[in-house]
Amino acid sequence: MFSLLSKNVHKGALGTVRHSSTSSLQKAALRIQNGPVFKGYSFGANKNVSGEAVFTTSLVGYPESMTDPSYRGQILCFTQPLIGNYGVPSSAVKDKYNLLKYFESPHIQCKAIVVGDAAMEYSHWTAVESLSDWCKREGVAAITGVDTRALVSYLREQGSSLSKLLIGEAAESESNTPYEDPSKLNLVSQVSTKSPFKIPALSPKSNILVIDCGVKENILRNLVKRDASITVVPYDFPVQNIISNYDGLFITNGPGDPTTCAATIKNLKATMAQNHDLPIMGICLGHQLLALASGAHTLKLKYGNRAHNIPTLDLTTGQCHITSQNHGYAVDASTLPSDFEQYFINLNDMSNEGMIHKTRPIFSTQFHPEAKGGPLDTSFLFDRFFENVQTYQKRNHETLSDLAFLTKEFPQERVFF
Ligand SMILES: N[C@@H](CCC(=O)O)C(=O)O
Repeated sequence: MFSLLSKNVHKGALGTVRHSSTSSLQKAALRIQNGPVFKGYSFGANKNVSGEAVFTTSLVGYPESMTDPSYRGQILCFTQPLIGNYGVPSSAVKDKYNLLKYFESPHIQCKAIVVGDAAMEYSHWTAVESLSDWCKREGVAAITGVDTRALVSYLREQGSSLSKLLIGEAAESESNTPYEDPSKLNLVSQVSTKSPFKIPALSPKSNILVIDCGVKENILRNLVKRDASITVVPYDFPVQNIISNYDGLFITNGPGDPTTCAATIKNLKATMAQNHDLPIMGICLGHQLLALASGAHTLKLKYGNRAHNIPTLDLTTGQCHITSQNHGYAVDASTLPSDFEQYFINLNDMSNEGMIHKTRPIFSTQFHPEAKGGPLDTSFLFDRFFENVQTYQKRNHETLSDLAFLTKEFPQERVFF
C-alpha cells in the first residue's frame, strides 16, 4: 500500500503547489534485508544504493537534516508525509562568519531519502531548486510513494535495518547490490576535515580547539558568535599536544558507531589526564566519545532518536526542555564512572541525554543544543561552556596572546572538503 502522487494539489501559505504525475518517474523499491519491500517511484539519482534505514519525525528542515554529516551512510525516511514543498536553498549563501547559511555541510550526506509524497514543485523565497533536482545533482537516490507509516511501524518493531534502494529494472528483483553495513565503516574519517583550519572571531575573547567528527555548521556558528576564535582539527589529531594554547576543547557530532573512533578516544583520555581544569563540551557523538574516554560504555538503540521535539529532563534543575536529536547510539548510564553524573535524561525512553563532571568543567549532551532544525531551548549550554572558559582564562591569566601562534600555525581560510 502506498500513496500515489497523481496530480494532488496542496494549498500552501505561499500559494498552490502542484505535484507532477508519477507517470514520468521510474519505478523504485526499498528492500529491507530479511524484511518487506516498499514500492514507489524514483525522484532522485538513478543509482542503486544500500545503507541503514532510519527514520526522523521532524516536520521541517529536510535540507538541514540531509546535509547533517551524522546521517552519513544512512537511508533517511521522513515520517512527515509531504517533503520538498519549500524547495532547496543555495549552498553558496554564507553568513558573516563565512559559514553556510542554510546547510549543515556543503553536500547531502545521507545515501538516499524515502518519502511518502514528494513535492515536485516548490515555493519559498530562499529556494533555488527542487528537492528532486538537488538529489539528482548530488547523486543521491530518492523514492516517493512509499507508505512511510508502514515502513516506520516495521522499523520501530524490528529496529533500524540494512536496506537497499533500487531503481528501474533493478527494483523488480533482489538485485546483486550488497547490503552494506555502515556501522562497520569508519564514517567519521569520511566527513572530518582533512587538515586543520581556523575561523577567527570578529572580536576574539577566547581560543577554542574543536575536534571535527563531522561538524554541523550551526555548532561552529554557536562558537564563533560567542566571540571564540576556533581551530578545527581532524578527528584523530593529537589534541593533547597543542591544547595548552587553548581555552577550551569542543568535540562535535558525527556519524556511525562511536567505538570506531579509537584514535579520538585515546587522545581525549590523554588530554583529560594531563589537564584537570580544561573546559570541555561535547555534542552527540562528542558526548559518546567523551563518555568512552572516561571509561563508560555505549550501546546501540533499537531505532534511535531522530526528531525535533524530544522531551529531556535536566536533572540539575528539574526543568524539561524540548530538544533536537539524531542518534542511533547512546551512553549506558549505568557505566558512567563515579566522577561523572547524568546531566539530562530522555523522558520518552529514559535513555541518557548527557553527563557532567562532579568537580571539573566538563559536560556533554546527547541532544543537539545548536538545533538546526529544532527548538533553541538548550542553547544556554553554549553559554555555560563559555562561563567555564572565562573562569579557566582568569585562572590561567588569559591566553589571547597565543592568537599569534594560531595564525602562524594554521591557514586563515576555511577549506571546504
Ligand atoms: N553517530 C552517533 C552520533 C550522532 C551525532 O553525533 O549526531 C549516533 O548515531 O548515535
